[in-house]
Amino acid sequence: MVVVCLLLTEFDRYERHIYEEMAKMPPFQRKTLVLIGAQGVGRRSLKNRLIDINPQCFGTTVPSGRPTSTPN
Ligand SMILES: Nc1ncnc2c1ncn2[C@@H]1O[C@H](COP(=O)(O)OP(=O)(O)OP(=O)(O)O)[C@@H](O)[C@H]1O
Repeated sequence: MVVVCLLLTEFDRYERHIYEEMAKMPPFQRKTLVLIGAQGVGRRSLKNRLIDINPQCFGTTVPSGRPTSTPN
């Protein structure tokens, strides 16, 4: 019983780090393109290239809770 209590205490200490709060979002108006690949394979370069050549068609996500970036 003591072991179980100790384990639960340890679990409680880390509980807030094992999940991320989710919220229901309205449907996206645009189609979503997901770029998947190993680290350093060139996802960011491809994403930036797509946005550069056709900004009307491609955009990127803005992390929630952070201020929007201003154009350079
Ligand atoms: N088509 C390509 N040919 C050669 N090198 C490339 C190509 N695309 C990207 N690179 C180079 O590969 C490196 C990693 O590119 P990039 O940062 O776009 O990859 P990433 O998958 O987004 O990486 P990370 O996972 O670190 O964010 C950069 O130095 C970039 O210049």
